[in-house]
Parts: sequence; structure tokens; C-alpha cells
Amino acid sequence: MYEQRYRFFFEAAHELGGNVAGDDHPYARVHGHSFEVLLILRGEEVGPKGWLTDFALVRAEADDLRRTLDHAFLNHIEGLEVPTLENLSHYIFERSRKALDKLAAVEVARPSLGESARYEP
Ligand SMILES: Nc1nc2c(c(=O)[nH]1)N=C([C@H](O)[C@H](O)COP(=O)(O)OP(=O)(O)OP(=O)(O)O)CN2
Ligand SMILES: [Zn+2]
Repeated sequence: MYEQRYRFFFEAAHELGGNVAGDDHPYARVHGHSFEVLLILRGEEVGPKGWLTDFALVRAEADDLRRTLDHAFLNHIEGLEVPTLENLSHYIFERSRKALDKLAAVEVARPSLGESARYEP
């Protein structure tokens, strides 16, 4: 089994009110985080090219994700109405699985807080 990883970063705002934390909770105020995303690809064989997926293709997909996520208000993105780390990792996985057929898992972290979540079907 081979595994390759690609890491990228984005900055975004969100709020976790309503059913998540309650409207009076500090999480319910709009605030921002620096997010780190790890795209994890896996496969049994690397084939004659010697790689799972050309990193150029992975980087292009990450750039496309950044165009949506960077400096965005995450709650306003369709499918990310509850923008926890867990839901972000699931959203990114579902969105990128067609472009990256070897995508095996997505991890989203807030490194400065030591927090991360992973989605792996
Ligand atoms: N399992 C999860 N728990 C929490 C998530 C999450 O995505 N998954 N998210 C949050 C909020 O985003 C919250 O803003 C994070 O708060 P906190 O860890 O306290 O970080 P802060 O930047 O707000 O730190 P302060 O020290 O309070 O300024 C909460 N839980
Ligand atoms: Zn937050």
C-alpha cells in the first residue's frame, strides 16, 4: 500500500450557533480560524510512472477548494451550513473524490489550537 499526502491552508470565518452551541454561546459569534487541510491518497500500485497521482493534479484540486473556502464565510457555502471540522472534512472529501480517484481520507485542523478531525469512509 502506498500513501501520498498534500497539505494546504485557508483562512475563513464561521459561527456555530443554533443547534450546535446555542445562540448565547461564544461560538455563535462570527469569528475566524486558520485551517490546515490534509488530502490523503492511497493505492496498492504506483504503475510505470512510479506515483499514485501526479501532485500537479492534487495541487490543482486544492487550488479549486481554496477558491471556495479561503476568506469565505463558511456557513454560507451550500453543504457547509454547520461548519465544524468534522463537516469540513466530509465536505472536502465528497467534493474532491471525483477529481482525485485515489482520495482515501481528508483531515482538517486548526494547528494553533491542536484541534483536528478526519473523514475516511
Ligand atoms: N468536535 C468539534 N468541536 C468543536 C469544533 C469542531 O469543529 N469540532 N469547533 C468549535 C469552534 O469552531 C470554536 O470556535 C473553537 O473554539 P476553541 O477551541 O475554543 O478555539 P478559539 O479560537 O475559540 O479559542 P479561544 O481560546 O476560546 O479564543 C468548538 N468545538
Ligand atoms: Zn470556530
